[in-house]
Amino acid sequence: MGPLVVMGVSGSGKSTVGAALAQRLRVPFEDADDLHPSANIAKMSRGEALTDEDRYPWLELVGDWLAVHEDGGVMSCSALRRKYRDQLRSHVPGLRFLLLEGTQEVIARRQASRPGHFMPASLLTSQFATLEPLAPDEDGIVVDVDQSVDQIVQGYVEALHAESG
Ligand SMILES: Nc1ncnc2c1ncn2[C@@H]1O[C@H](COP(=O)(O)OP(=O)(O)OP(=O)(O)O)[C@@H](O)[C@H]1O
Ligand SMILES: O=C(O)[C@H](O)[C@@H](O)[C@H](O)[C@H](O)CO
Repeated sequence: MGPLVVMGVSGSGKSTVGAALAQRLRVPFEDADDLHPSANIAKMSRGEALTDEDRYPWLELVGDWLAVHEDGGVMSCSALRRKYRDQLRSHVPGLRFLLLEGTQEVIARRQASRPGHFMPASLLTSQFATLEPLAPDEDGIVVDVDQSVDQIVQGYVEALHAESG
């Protein structure tokens, strides 16, 4: 099984679900937040949304990690727009995605109870405006974030088995 990208807006649970899934699947985990150039972190911390130009070099680093882990690995990465996912697929054809989907209300509540993170709550609206859902021709599944992390992980593992089985 190739690598998996856990995607979604900020606060949707990518880091939490990604780490739990990697542990369950016994594969390496990486958080794309840790690959951002410091200028990107500084920009988001100021409450400014990243542009395509800001995201391009960062997505190249994400793609490099995925290519190195072509035999298995989980990456948490917002991958909000179709063209960002196309960029990642250029590193790993057929790359799989797990989209964490939730209402702005639920996600805002979670962000609010997560103090000390660089991402300000004010950027959530722009995150939702930028998000382009997975298209039918993209390899991926969508899960509702309004359930426990264990349920999300279990649901994904069951979907994998159903596919292969
Ligand atoms: N399924 C869940 N149920 C309840 N709380 C959750 C769930 N998933 C994540 N959380 C909590 O919601 C908050 C946001 O989760 P997390 O940091 O994993 O999101 P993220 O998408 O990685 O965010 P960012 O991209 O901004 O780093 C955290 O406090 C986390 O503990
Ligand atoms: O594409 C983006 O706008 C960024 O990746 C953001 O989503 C943050 O890095 C991340 O989610 C931290 O909150």
